[in-house]
Amino acid sequence: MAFDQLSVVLAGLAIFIAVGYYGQSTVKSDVRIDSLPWVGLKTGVFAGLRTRIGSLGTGVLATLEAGYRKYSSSEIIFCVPRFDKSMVILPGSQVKWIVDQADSVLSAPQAQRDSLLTDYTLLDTAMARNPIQEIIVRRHLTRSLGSLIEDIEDELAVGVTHYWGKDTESWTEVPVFDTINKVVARASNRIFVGLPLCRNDDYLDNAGRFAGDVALSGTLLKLVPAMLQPFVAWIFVLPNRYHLYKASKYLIPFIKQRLLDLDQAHKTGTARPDLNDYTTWHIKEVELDPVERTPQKIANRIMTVNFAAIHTSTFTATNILFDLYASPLVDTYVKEIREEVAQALSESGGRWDKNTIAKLIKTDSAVRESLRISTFMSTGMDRVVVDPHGATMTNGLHLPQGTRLGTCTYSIHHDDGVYENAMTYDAFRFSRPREIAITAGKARMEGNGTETMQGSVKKEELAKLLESKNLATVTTSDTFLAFGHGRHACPGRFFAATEMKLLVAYIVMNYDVKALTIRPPNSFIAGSIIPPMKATISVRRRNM
Ligand code: HEM
Repeated sequence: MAFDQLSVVLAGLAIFIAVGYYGQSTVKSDVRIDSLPWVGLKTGVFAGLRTRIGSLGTGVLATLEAGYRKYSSSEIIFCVPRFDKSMVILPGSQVKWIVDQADSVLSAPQAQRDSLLTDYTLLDTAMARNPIQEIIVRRHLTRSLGSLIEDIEDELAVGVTHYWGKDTESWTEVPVFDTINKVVARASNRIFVGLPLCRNDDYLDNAGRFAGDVALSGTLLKLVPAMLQPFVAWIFVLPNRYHLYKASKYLIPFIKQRLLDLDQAHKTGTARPDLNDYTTWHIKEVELDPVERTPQKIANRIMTVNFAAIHTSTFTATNILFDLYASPLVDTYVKEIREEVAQALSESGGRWDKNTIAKLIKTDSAVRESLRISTFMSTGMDRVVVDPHGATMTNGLHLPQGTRLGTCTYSIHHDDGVYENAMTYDAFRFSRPREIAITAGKARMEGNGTETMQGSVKKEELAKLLESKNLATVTTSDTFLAFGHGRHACPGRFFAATEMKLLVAYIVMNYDVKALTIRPPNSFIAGSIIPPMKATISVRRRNM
């Protein structure tokens, strides 16, 4: 039986069990705080079950938006139903409180495990409970980024050219999601496993499918009551296991060879600067850990990091392209981004490095603006109260252990009180203040090169400059939550932002894209916001 058919059967099975189990249950019992208002509750026959099923549909976003306008804007905390466990939604002003809580009080990892049942779906409880891959992304990937920029750029260039073609005469219709998914998978794996494996279609296909399996099996398995999950999970994760097995056929020999190469280099004292990728950092990190230092375990970790990277970056890149090319101001945006990239490259002698990327302020703004307006999560900052004594908020509200909470990322990003004309895509929203600050800074330095940073005027300028720096894509805040915020904010965002900017720069410099009259709509399913998967654009290689 094909895995698509298996998924349909499993969905049916899960819904059947769920109807039997949740048929009589109430939703309000999920949150043991009577004083809070609710949105999205249904009334009448099987109200609890219908409410839970409704939380899987397309109306969730409207429900959250209604709650945000009615309650969050007045600083009132409210509850929203979810299929497995309903959620307490805090207003944006309380994001700081979430960030300030210790992990022993509010747990992000627990929320992640609950949200995708990663103990089962990642096929090894250690993946999420001992997340070594996170440490490596946080520590090594970000630190090594400068030396990897040329590789990332090269892989994006080869990938886009491969999937979008070189025809400079006629227009080619390309499916955005599918092609960008492949380009992103290649570029990410250039950093995870290097050449030539990062261009092996069968490996990438299985890594991508595994990422999809984790999301799908996690969603379906959540329909099954928690006490039954340990018994039936193995059926739901069959596709995950199959795709891990298929990808491992490539990963295991590759990892074995890398272990040999590193052992050899260690014995002979030879430096191997060419071995600068995730796999090497990972092997070094687990050097003294015999349980982790096995090819299969390392392969699982590489698949887990693929899971974290591929869909998130594909969704983001797809949104960036649709937002940009469907904007009424696309001609101006593309012209100005082209000028910016050309200028930065001419100053670096055509070389891509950290400094060149730092000059792409407008490109960066287009990426951040898309992450703002087309965020793919309706809620964010998901946490679970894990302290047995619960957590007490500054307003005195007590959240018992087990309470699931978060905030309305989508609604905050679309609030006119937070962002002017919040519903409008404004590619240079974040670069304008940065440019003003930079121009003012330059003018001051040119006016008096000997000036020191003393005096109130200069302090104000410095403050503006610092404030404007906070508008870069990687900077999170309580009003920009695409990567979360605080110590659990996405550690891959430095890599992702670099990759997104290089991708936009490459496409804008090397392709003409026909402007779209309508932005193909995103769809909203069970709290996730999915970019258009089938929509196409017309591209033609620029004649340069
Ligand atoms: C544009 C692309 C991406 C987006 C929008 C994104 C978004 C997010 C978000 C919202 C979180 C949860 C933060 C929180 O709970 O506060 C997260 C966590 C995480 N992301 Fe990303 N991500 C992206 C790319 C990546 C990449 C490329 C990697 C790896 C190379 C990665 C690795 C991780 C990891 C390991 C975590 C867990 C961090 C923790 O719990 O401490 N992400 N990401």
